[in-house]
Amino acid sequence: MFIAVLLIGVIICLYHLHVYQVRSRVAHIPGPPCHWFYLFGNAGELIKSKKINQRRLMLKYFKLYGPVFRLVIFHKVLIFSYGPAANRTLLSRRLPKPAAVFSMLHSMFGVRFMGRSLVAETDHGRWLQRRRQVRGIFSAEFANGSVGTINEACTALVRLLNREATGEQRLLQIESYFGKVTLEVTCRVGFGFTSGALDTAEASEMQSYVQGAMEGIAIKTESPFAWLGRPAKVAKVRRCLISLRSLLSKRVVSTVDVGVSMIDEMVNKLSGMLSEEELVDEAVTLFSAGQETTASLLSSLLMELGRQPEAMEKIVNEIDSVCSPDISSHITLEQLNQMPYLEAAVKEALRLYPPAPIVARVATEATGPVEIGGHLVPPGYPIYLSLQATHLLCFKDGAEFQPDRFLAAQGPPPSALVYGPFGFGERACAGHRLAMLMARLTVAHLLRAFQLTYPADQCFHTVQVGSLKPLRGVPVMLEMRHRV
Ligand code: HEM
Repeated sequence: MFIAVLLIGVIICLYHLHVYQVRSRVAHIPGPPCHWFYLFGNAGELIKSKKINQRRLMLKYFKLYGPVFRLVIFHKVLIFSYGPAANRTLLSRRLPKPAAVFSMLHSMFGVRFMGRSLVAETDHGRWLQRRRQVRGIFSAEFANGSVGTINEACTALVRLLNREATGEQRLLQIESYFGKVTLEVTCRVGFGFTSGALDTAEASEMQSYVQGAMEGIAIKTESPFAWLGRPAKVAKVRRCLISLRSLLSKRVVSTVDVGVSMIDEMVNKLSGMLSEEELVDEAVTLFSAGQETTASLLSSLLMELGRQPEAMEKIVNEIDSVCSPDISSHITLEQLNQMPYLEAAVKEALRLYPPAPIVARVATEATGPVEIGGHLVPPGYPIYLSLQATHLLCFKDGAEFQPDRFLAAQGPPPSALVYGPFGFGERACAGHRLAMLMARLTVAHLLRAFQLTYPADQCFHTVQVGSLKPLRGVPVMLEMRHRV
């Protein structure tokens, strides 16, 4: 008994010593004091802030401590940064993604998810080799070649909404319909098959796979113990990931020689370099990376327009002046390019509500410590760069929705060091062109067809469940604008 107690005492002392050492290496970086028991660190503030608003807490710390601050919880140190200096330092030095953070995307609850695909690869050399090979798939030419397919998905969306929502004065959650249209585009452009998601208002099985993956990420990022006590949710996440991988692995092995979709091109370019399992990793990434993020962007924009009647009117007038009122007609790339205000509104929604609001990098022994805002961050400590804080704090009237700031007439576009909803530097989003096209075309089709009425008690809060999106979705009433 005495030996057992002694052993536990020694383990506790050693753990304390380890925590002390880990924290003392970053003690020079400013951050809030620990009010609770030493080991808990800043856990108290974080737990409390969940109920209030984590975004507000982070902005408060940035205003208090400058472009870099640290939080500590047990032996974990979280270093947060924002702004052009952090951005330049973190991305210009080719720092890798931290394995400790990206292991979460590799596998979840014992099931492989994205593995070591483009998004999750932490070895810079391996990543660079692969990204060069697949450059063409993410080119402007490839994205522009998808306009016809995106148009077809958008007209199917309008048809479905017309069936579901008009005529009956009822609120409809448009968020889930955005999930459907982005799923359909991803399946057709990425994999060459239709998802069937736009045939019915019911959530399709494939939609549930993405939802499951997002819920898994949300549980994983909440806390190391969040999965405890949620066996049903964890089982659902596992089921979704297994089904998703099994569906996509069939598609990977049936790839045709002449590429008809992104996955064909990808498999053809990478099959000599990657194993079959790694090709499935890439397929899962292609399937998951763009759907939820683009659907969240659409939801955030439509939520914001609920309190921006002037911006809404400008967008609708622009659509009416460029497009045919025939709701089944396609909107061409040329027409889309004649709608700069619509594009500016999408960019402004991305600025205020970046769907992926934080990216992470880490200094290694090879790169040496990095300096941000006069503070040296030692190797091995993941550094989180807040895209959202950068967008909010580095723009004049940063919290205001002002699409005009992205119009050419207002001057040069914002510096790439302060505006980066698709990330910064060479590891920025590979699918940004496709995402922008999907978002602009979906909004153009939607607002050409329908007049939107928002409930008087509309909620404007956001939440991060996988991606950043409206807390209560976007309930709207739809009325057809033109007789069909
Ligand atoms: C509004 C929609 C989207 C947003 C906000 C978004 C955001 C991002 C961000 C911030 C990153 C960088 C992550 C980092 O630095 O750690 C990223 C990477 C990536 N995204 Fe997106 N994304 C969107 C849509 C898409 C789409 C549609 C696709 C695919 C068709 C896609 C595929 C990728 C890939 C493959 C990467 C990894 C790039 C690399 O490291 O080589 N994304 N995305």
